[in-house]
Amino acid sequence: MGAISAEALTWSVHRNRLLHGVDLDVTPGSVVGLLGPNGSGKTTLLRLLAGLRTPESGRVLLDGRDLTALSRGAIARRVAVMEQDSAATTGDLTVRQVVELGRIPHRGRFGGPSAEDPGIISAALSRVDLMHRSDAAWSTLSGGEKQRAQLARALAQEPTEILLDEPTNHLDIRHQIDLLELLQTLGITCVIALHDLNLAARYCDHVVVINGGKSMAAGPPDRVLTQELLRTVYGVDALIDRDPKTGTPRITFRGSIRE
Ligand SMILES: Nc1ncnc2c1ncn2[C@@H]1O[C@H](COP(=O)(O)OP(=O)(O)OP(=O)(O)O)[C@@H](O)[C@H]1O
Repeated sequence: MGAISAEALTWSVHRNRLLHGVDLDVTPGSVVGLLGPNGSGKTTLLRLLAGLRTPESGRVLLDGRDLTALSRGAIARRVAVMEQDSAATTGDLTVRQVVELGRIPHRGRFGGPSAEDPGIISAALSRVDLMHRSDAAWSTLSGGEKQRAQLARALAQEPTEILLDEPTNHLDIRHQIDLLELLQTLGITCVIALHDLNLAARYCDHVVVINGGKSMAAGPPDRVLTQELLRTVYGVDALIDRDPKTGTPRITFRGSIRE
């Protein structure tokens, strides 16, 4: 089971500080929601966690080892990333070929597919309900199907950590629920940037709220998602009660607050 954490991460662009000393403490195997308004720094944080950016200061630890000490290949065999709209880069490939890209980190320098690859790829396609589209050209997929195929590619990587940037934004409600339930059952560490606070409350074990590049609150959703926090961070008035069936917080938005 993967252990990923971050200590005092800062990152800037053109002297503009986008992250101000963010800590992230993730229980291995848990589903962690990264929440926060547009432009708060969620994608920036995910890129640092994935090793796609090097922190200006602070560090990301994978099983206690600094990410900067690990090779790109070693990270890719552990950590899968599902970025926002990364689907645009996959040209004329079929869906199956896109999912197969997830196997590359496990191949040797000159190695081709292993005997296990076809089964792993088929299992990943089935898990996201896309087996029937496996031979379709990538360009013919809908936005939501592309998103599910990108998840299948990440699963085919057989990661111990998976980082997802708004993985539900193109999905219909059933596939949103399916995706989050699937992540819960994987038993691997998942860090997900999410905008839907009710989905976060229902499916995340732990949430971290980022605002202006700072971590404002972290903990179980029922402790973190308070009326006061939603007012301060998002500028919305919300009623919070409990889902009678699951006991998780249920948020009803009543309007934005203009002060
Ligand atoms: N390469 C860059 N150059 C300049 N500014 C950047 C760069 N990358 C991010 N930013 C800025 O940093 C801030 C944080 O961006 P980031 O994409 O991390 O936010 P986010 O929380 O993921 O937002 P959203 O919810 O809208 O996806 C934004 O104000 C963004 O404009």
